[in-house]
Amino acid sequence: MSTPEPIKWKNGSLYLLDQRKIPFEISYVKCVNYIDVAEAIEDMIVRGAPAIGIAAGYGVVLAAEGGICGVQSAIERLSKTRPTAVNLFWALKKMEEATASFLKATDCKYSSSESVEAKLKDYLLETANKIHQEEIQIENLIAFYGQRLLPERCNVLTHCNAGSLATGAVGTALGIIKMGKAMGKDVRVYCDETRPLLQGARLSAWELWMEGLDVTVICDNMAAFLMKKGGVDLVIVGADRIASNGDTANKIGTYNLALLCRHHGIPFYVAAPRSTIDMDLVDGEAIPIEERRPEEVRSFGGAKIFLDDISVWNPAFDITPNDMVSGIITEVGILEKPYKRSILEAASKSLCLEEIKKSEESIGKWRKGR
Ligand SMILES: CSC[C@H]1O[C@H](OP(=O)(O)O)[C@H](O)[C@@H]1O
Repeated sequence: MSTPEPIKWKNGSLYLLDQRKIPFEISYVKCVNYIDVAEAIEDMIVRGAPAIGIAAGYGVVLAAEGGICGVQSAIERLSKTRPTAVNLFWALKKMEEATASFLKATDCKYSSSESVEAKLKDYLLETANKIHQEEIQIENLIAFYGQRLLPERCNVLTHCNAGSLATGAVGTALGIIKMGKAMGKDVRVYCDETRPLLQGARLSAWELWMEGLDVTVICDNMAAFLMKKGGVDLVIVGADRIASNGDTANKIGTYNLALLCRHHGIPFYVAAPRSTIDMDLVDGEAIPIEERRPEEVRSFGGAKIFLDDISVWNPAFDITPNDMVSGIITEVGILEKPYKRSILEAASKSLCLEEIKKSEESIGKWRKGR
């Protein structure tokens, strides 16, 4: 069995798998306008950095009937949904650029004729589909490069959900694990349950089980003891934003795992497409961290677990310093420490790793020669 598609465009509407209900119910929410999509992102009906970007792209398509003003309103509203995953802003920028090139090509300014709006919608749908389809190819490459890191027989610990449900493709961290199994490796997976919303227990464990993997759920506070007992050979997680020095934002609790890996001498890898690299940020300190509603922490599986009078702090992400990241697995290859700005810059421009290394060497020679 394979994981149901988290995002489907059908007959002019967007259908989003309601990930709040997985694994006990598989149902789709129909979005007929960009506000539906914005609210679905905020309510985490759709979640995961790449998936949020893909959904937002289709959200802009739904606004095209309103012409350029509709598109601009959609981009504005969608950009306010969740602040941490840079893929959202990367996708919205692609849609904005597509709108600008459409206007230039049709040489029309704010025309209200229906045919122009229909053409704009078709053009933007092509762009949104391209973002979605390219993610599939990108993640196959991430999986191809990443599975090389998996020993023939290994236990992998992962956190949150960086799988098909988070990306609309094979997945980043989970794509590597699935590819490793497909290539005959004996991979056993431990999933942190990932409080407070349990993406690990509810989504990753389900996704991996559906794909026939040997998966075990642990509470977040069990990872240290599992490592101490020799139960973890490597950790692979996803990312929501990677600063230009390799500092990485990912689901809250990821930094804990990186610290534990350092203590236990276990490799800690981040898997992410180049659209997750934010070259505008010098380091991770500048990455905006989403804080979510206290109710998410006050309850467990829908049942209240402590008084409303008690305060809550609910950051949805944390930052892992670059020196704790053993490697960043991307569609252009595995970036290794030290994460020089030039290397991430080249990667974010999606040069292949060989070209990146050659460009590094030539820059080095050029500098020596000056
Ligand atoms: C490849 S998805 C990246 C990332 O997104 C998830 O966060 P959320 O479930 O809040 O959208 C998690 O941090 C994943 O690792």
